[in-house]
Amino acid sequence: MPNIPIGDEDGTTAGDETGGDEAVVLRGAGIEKTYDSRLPWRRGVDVLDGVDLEVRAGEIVGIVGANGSGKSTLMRILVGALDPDGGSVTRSGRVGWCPQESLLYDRLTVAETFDLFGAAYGLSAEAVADARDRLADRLDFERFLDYQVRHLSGGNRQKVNLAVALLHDPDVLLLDEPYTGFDWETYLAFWELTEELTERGTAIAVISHFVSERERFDRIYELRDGDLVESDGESGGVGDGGTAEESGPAGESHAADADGDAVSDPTEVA
Ligand SMILES: Nc1ncnc2c1ncn2[C@@H]1O[C@H](COP(=O)(O)OP(=O)(O)OP(=O)(O)O)[C@@H](O)[C@H]1O
Repeated sequence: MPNIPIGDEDGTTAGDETGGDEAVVLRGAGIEKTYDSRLPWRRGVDVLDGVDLEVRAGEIVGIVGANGSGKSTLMRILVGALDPDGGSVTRSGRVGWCPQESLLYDRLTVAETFDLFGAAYGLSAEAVADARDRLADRLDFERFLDYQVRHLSGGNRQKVNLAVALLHDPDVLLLDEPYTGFDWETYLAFWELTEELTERGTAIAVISHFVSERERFDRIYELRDGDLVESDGESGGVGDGGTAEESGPAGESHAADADGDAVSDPTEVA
């Protein structure tokens, strides 16, 4: 499931406290992670080497770093989908997670997908319908509510992936390149939505590759050589150092479908 419905705590920190600072709703302390090698004669992959991070209510932070630096690994640990080797994670409130790879069920329709996630969150049918329609309007996928997920284009699938992370009005939102494949209008709508959410007190962490997004973040954490450092925005280390991804949500390597959606698979139809 791409979302965690309630607050949780991993590691050694007790309860859902955040260490005395009321505004901190997500805290990672000393997080370590090494992936074991599948081959006995090769070393494991050291990814995170004692990472500390805090996200406060009402702020949006960027998590940046080169490909393979460990951003998704960190986010999966923060949300509780992956166990760290060391350190602790503390969360308070409801958590929403939009992973890089969507975990939607191909044979469900989009509307059924919302019913499923809504039931998992304990929402009433009315609340699900209300939030679904609002999100479908904001992210422009209302005409696909009766489509099976497997028939959606990459961009539309990602809209649904993001929308189910928002369905239960989370207090903490963790987004791993959430706009991959979005058309430009939806990309802008996404940022408008995040502004509204932070104004209402939602804490948001976004993994980003785009240099142009730097100004959208209250703070930027940069992952390098297993360490996470708060970037002053001047180091030039944001993103991958000059890929097509710098320019926008779909980059230049994706084709666009008739609706302007950036599609990653030309055989997909919606
Ligand atoms: N399940 C796994 N088993 C072994 N190694 C893994 C596994 N998952 C990730 N890795 C390795 O861990 C490192 C960090 O991967 P991760 O996906 O967290 O990086 P990332 O910064 O999110 O990359 P990208 O920007 O390309 O999405 C990479 O070297 C990757 O190959």
